[in-house]
Amino acid sequence: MTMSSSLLASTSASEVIREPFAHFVSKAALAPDLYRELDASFPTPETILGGRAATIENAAARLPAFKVLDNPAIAPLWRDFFKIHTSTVFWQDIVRVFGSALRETFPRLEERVGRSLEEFRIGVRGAEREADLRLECQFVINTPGTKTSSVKTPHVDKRQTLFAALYYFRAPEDPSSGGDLEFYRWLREPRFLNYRMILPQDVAPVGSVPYGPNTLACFVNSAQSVHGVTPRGPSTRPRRYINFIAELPFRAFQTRSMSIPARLLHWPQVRQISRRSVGADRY
Ligand SMILES: O=C(O)CCC(=O)C(=O)O
Ligand SMILES: [Fe+2]
Repeated sequence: MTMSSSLLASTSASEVIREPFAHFVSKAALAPDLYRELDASFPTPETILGGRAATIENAAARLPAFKVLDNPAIAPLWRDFFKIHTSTVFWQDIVRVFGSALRETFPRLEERVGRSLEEFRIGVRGAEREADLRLECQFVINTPGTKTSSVKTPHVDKRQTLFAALYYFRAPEDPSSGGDLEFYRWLREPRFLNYRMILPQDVAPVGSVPYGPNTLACFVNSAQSVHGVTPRGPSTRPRRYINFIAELPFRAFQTRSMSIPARLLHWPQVRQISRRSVGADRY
């Protein structure tokens, strides 16, 4: 099988949900036979870990596009998938579907770049070429664990990230519970720890996307785009997904940091915040 169009090829702008921030979810993102072939050739944890020790439980390990595109250890169908999703083909679909939400969220962006969204010059994240916007497509696993934990509590993605998507590849024989993506709304003026982590009591859940097979969740990233992963029970299998990122060379938005006294005041809640990662992945 080959792949010639992006995951958003048959999605229209009218399918975008605007509250609490622009997003789109599909529980049948690709045709079943194409999904099955991708599922069957998803790289092994050893390939994604690339020699790093998975000593941390339920932690993210990533294999980014620049290490995949010309990698003979990765199935050709997967390399096609990565090629499309780091190219203008995917960006044009993102603009067609999310263009009006992107313009509403970042009203001065096109002026700052000096080009309309459709004209942005696209590069692969981690490659050298000059670009207005870099696209990342990466394999991610969360390592198995013996205890219940959340791999990432409520946060927004990096301030350079305009758009992000997660495409879940839950194995049919994975019996673990949780690990769902949750969307939140702010209960107050946004305030952040370390630029993007959030106190659990500052936000309320508004909906979730199950960690399921062939399940895609996309969103425009801003200070409003609060999301996290629900606690996942003990597991013997990795949690598997593809992470897509559209990244600017500058910050698209600002995040107000919590003051040090407020941090001290909320210390017990600060301790509930987690962001588990294997090694020094840059993402
Ligand atoms: O693990 C997930 O499903 C989402 C992770 C996430 O939001 C992130 O890494 O920024
Ligand atoms: Fe995130």
